[in-house]
Amino acid sequence: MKNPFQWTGRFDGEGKEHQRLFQVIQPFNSQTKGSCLIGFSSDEGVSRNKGRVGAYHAPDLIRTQLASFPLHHEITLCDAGNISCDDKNLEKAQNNLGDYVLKCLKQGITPIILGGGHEVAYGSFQGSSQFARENNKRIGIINFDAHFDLREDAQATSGTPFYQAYKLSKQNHQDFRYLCLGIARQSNTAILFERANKLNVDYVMDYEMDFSTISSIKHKLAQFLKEVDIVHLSIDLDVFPQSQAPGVSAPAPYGVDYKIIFPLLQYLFESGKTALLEIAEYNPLFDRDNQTAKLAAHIIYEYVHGISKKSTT
Ligand SMILES: N=CN[C@@H](CCC(=O)O)C(=O)O
Ligand SMILES: [Mn+2]
Ligand SMILES: [Mn+2]
Repeated sequence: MKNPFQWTGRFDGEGKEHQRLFQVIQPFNSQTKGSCLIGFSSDEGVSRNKGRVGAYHAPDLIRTQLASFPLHHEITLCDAGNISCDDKNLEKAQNNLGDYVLKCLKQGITPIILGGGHEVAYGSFQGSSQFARENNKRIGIINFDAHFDLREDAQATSGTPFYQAYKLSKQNHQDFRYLCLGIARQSNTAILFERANKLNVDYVMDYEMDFSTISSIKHKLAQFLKEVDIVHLSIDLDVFPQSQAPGVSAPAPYGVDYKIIFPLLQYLFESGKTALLEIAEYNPLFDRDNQTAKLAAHIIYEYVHGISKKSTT
């Protein structure tokens, strides 16, 4: 972990009524509870996947947007800093992230991971799946994404994390449960649909997600939640339309509106089963007026509030 982010923002006063997130966030320590930000500064996986690099710089820019959001009740949030992939050794960075995630989960902390390209997911899954294994819990991945990210490749990329998760699960005799929401037909080749079907991956297409289908999708989530004890929740920002999330490597011409996805996220947050949240693929080089970073920060803000509400009632 290096170069701790300097948390700062608009200061209106010390009282609780003025409080903003930057005023309460703490550095990580072994006594910490609540949730913990872990940055994963990497776009090595995007580069290997022939995408548009830039996600390396994402974690601190998402933090910048988060810093001045006001608090409406007490939250317990810490910041562990960034794990960086500086030497193109993505596998090492992913292992480090897995170790950190496992450490947090064992300490009763919810990791909130700021990618990085979607290669972040294989790092975090190494930790979350080990935690599930050690505690005899059933784990399931829910991924909001235009892509399956089930590519088979000789090396890890931003397009392979969930196939790697499948292989790791198989190796460890763990069930592989994967639900993907927001799949775009034009962004996935036929072999990826075939592989998804072969691996019993459940998915919802982008065009199937609108206001009229929210309750049936919630029903699908409820079924999935019944079959798992903990959810590894991944959000690839390219699931949103390019107009809402231009700052990604592979923007979506159609995409799923944030107003459709948000109630689904809230449903998952309120289930109490979301053990880990990660946000992937933010690329500031293509953002417009920080709107994609702000969207990412908003999801985290709502998650943190949800968790704290649960623990204080
Ligand atoms: N994480 C991104 N995965 C996508 C990228 C597609 C693209 O760059 O166009 C994938 O590999 O399919
Ligand atoms: Mn994607
Ligand atoms: Mn992805």
